[in-house]
Amino acid sequence: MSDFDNPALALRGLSKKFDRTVVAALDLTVRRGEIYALLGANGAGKTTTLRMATGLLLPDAGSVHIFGVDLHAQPEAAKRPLAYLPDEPLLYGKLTPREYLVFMAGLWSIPARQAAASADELLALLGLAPHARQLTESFSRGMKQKLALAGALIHQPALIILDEPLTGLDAHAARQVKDLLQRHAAAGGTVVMTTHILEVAERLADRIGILQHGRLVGQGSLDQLRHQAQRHEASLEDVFLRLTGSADATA
Ligand SMILES: Nc1ncnc2c1ncn2[C@@H]1O[C@H](COP(=O)(O)OP(=O)(O)OP(=O)(O)O)[C@@H](O)[C@H]1O
Repeated sequence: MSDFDNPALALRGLSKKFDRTVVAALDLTVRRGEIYALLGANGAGKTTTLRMATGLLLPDAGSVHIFGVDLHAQPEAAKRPLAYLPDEPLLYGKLTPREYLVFMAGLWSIPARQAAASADELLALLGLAPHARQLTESFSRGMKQKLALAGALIHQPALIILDEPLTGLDAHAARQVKDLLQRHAAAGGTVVMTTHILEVAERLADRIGILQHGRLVGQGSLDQLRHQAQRHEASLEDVFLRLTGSADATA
């Protein structure tokens, strides 16, 4: 297999137990250039899966490969093309957004001039340019969330993994974030995200994985999921409810 054939993310037999099994021998493959949305009810194991996929949490068993590189055998090399946006990202309140982005770029050794240009472009795309001189401590939650996304994208990661990037954003901000993620994928980047917003998965994702009790109970395009659920005209909500059973089916 050549490097190019390796998927962006390959999880094999990934398992994690806390007081109960949260992720259960999960196999999941995300292809290069796709937007993959992971859905699941509260507690289904989405965040735990992402934390293991990014090396923040050690699995009890199983492997993670990022573009073919084993995350546990070669953590630095595996994480180089990766960015992770947690659901509650940390920012530096005493920096302006532009300073924050230039700082983040510096961590990736991006030359100063290129960093400044990328920072300005991202701030404009996310509607933050008018606030470029404000300290981020004065930002609203949504503005902070957008800035954190810009920080994750500043080094043009080949794979970006995002935990609930759209939760709490108003319609305008959500559109800016969706557009930016689509732009990233159109330029060849791979996007893996969790979301509770089914409309987001339906419109944005090339493939959707439905997680329940740490296992994939459905995966594919919306049409493929409809087929799996034997609901040919159904909405994603109907498919989700069908595949997860109704009792704990709030996404
Ligand atoms: N560090 C931890 N210690 C103990 N239990 C944990 C820990 N992290 C997660 N859990 C438990 O694992 C289960 C899955 O949590 P996880 O955050 O992965 O779910 P999720 O699908 O992301 O849920 P949500 O949609 O609510 O964010 C939950 O029952 C949670 O309480």
